[in-house]
Amino acid sequence: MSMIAAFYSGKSILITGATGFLGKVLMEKLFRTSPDLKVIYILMRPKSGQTLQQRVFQILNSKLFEKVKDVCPNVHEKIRAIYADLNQNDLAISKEDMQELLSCTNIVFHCAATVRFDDHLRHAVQLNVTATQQLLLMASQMPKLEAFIHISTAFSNCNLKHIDEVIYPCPVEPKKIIDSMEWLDDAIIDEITPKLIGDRPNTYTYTKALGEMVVQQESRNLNIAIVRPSIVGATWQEPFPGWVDNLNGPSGLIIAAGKGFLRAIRGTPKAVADLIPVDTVANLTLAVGWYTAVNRPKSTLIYHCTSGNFNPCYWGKMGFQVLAAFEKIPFERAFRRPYADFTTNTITTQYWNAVSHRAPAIIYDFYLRLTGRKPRMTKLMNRLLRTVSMLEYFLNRSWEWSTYNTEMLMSELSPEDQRVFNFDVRQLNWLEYIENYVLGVKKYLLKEDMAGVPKAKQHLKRLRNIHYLFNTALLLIAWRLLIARSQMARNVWLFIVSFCYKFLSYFRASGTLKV
Ligand SMILES: CCCCCCCCCCCCCCCCCCCCCCCC(=O)SCCNC(=O)CCNC(=O)[C@H](O)C(C)(C)COP(=O)(O)OP(=O)(O)OC[C@H]1O[C@@H](n2cnc3c(N)ncnc32)[C@H](O)[C@@H]1OP(=O)(O)O
Ligand SMILES: NC(=O)C1=CN([C@@H]2O[C@H](COP(=O)(O)OP(=O)(O)OC[C@H]3O[C@@H](n4cnc5c(N)ncnc54)[C@H](OP(=O)(O)O)[C@@H]3O)[C@@H](O)[C@H]2O)C=CC1
Repeated sequence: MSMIAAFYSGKSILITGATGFLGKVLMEKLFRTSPDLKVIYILMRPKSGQTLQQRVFQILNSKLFEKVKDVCPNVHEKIRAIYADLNQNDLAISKEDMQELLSCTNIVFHCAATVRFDDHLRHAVQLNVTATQQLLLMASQMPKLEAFIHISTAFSNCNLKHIDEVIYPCPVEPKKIIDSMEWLDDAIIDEITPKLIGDRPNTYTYTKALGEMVVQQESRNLNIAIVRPSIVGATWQEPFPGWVDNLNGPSGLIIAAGKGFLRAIRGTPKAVADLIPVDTVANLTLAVGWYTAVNRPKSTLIYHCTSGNFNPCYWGKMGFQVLAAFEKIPFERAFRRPYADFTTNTITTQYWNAVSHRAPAIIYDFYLRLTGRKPRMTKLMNRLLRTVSMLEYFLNRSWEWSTYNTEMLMSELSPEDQRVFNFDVRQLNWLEYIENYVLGVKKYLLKEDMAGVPKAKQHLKRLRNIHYLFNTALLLIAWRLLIARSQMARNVWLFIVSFCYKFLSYFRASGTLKV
């Protein structure tokens, strides 16, 4: 019997960010392994014209939750959607809901965040710092609370090379930052943002670091732990391999490469690609919840959920495996044949951006205009290049994360728990994982069927022939121009022609002699 699964039975659990990538997988696993849990409160907001109930309905009816319905047929009765907006200072939770949350909650998993790299500092602070502070305040008023688990990121201290399982202070106190966001106007915030984030690459990593400081400062006598995942990718094993539902991290780039838009990317092939499957993060988080509640460690423990020091994969190898997967699992209606390479310096990157990204987009838009359609490729390409430029920071560096607490936790689990809540990435086979990832991207993001693979392969063959034809035509035109302008080229051309002529004459003559 799994001790962790038994621990969550009968519990009232509060999850923020349950509609997000990690939140959904966490909730799915909880229901599947502890169907007897009492209730999961999810703090959520209406979105895209959908009410809370419609959003919950959509999640429960998704492929991800198929297995849950077998083990926990009354799952819909065990989810209590509570209106909350983390953008509001008081989280906008109604009095009655707040009362229920405060009096019933046993465990909190705080996953909600803005994960956009380019978010305005004011919004990022509100979501990743102030909302965390508010939740901690709520937690401090929960008499039945056994553990509060805060999800941060392994990159919150990406300005360091070696990162321990400790909280590193930022120069300016989070309280001062929160206060200043209230009275500074946007223009001034824009001006001071680069100074505040310092040597971090974006507002996301900076505000996640501030969020950790808030956790440390506001922990009072709470039983808190922090989980720091690296780059969260598709599921490895559970509930099935390859599930993914957003474009963050590698997923968007896999699409861009598979559709033939992305042909070169500034990245260091030998840098560690610290990807971690989302189900591994969910398993570790649930194990941390159990351990924190049962053992009540004296201080706030931080758990790195990373792959690099257990089972490193490198960007070069990963890129190669992604490209190999496209051979078996091509995407439909590709713009160009999938081929991409890592470039290591800015000049070659600019060259490839011009030749392999912008030029084909311009040519295609010209073709669209000629055929009376609206040009769109240049705009799309510019957006892609902007996205890529924001991810480059993470493709050109390696980090070392110490994992003492994570290893300690692994050793504390029973063999059954190590199996059911597996977070041992040493067992992960990258080749298999990447292939399932690409397949998952095709199925769940692009909504493409495997039945379309033969047609997709045919389309790629056509693109290859167009590519050869185009290159041959280009070569001939270039040569013709060169001959027209340079005596030397003309001499070379004459030499080649006369050499070929002599060669042919020789064969014709020797052929005649033989006869
Ligand atoms: C032999 C060698 C071969 C080489 C082969 C190469 C193969 C390629 C595959 C290899 C994989 C490489 C993967 C590298 C990934 C590195 C990721 C590093 C991430 C570090 C994470 C730190 C960990 C965390 O804690 S953060 C969580 C992760 N967060 C994110 O990833 C957020 C990133 N996204 C953003 O911040 C924004 O979306 C932004 C700024 C990128 C774009 O904002 P913008 O306002 O311009 O647009 P959006 O409205 O958001 O979207 C516009 C458009 O772009 C699509 N899109 C969004 N995100 C991505 C993305 N990550 N990749 C690609 N496309 C994306 C979005 O859907 C929109 O499309 P529309 O069609 O216009 O709707
Ligand atoms: N993805 C990754 O690569 C990594 C993620 N992490 C961390 O993991 C956690 C989960 O990330 P992930 O699942 O990928 O992120 P997602 O963007 O998929 O999910 C974010 C969640 O936060 C919720 N949220 C955002 N704004 C608000 C708001 N104003 N009010 C209420 N809820 C809100 C979203 O709700 P809604 O659906 O309404 O928008 C969503 O449920 C985050 O803390 C992130 O920092 C750490 C490392 C890597």
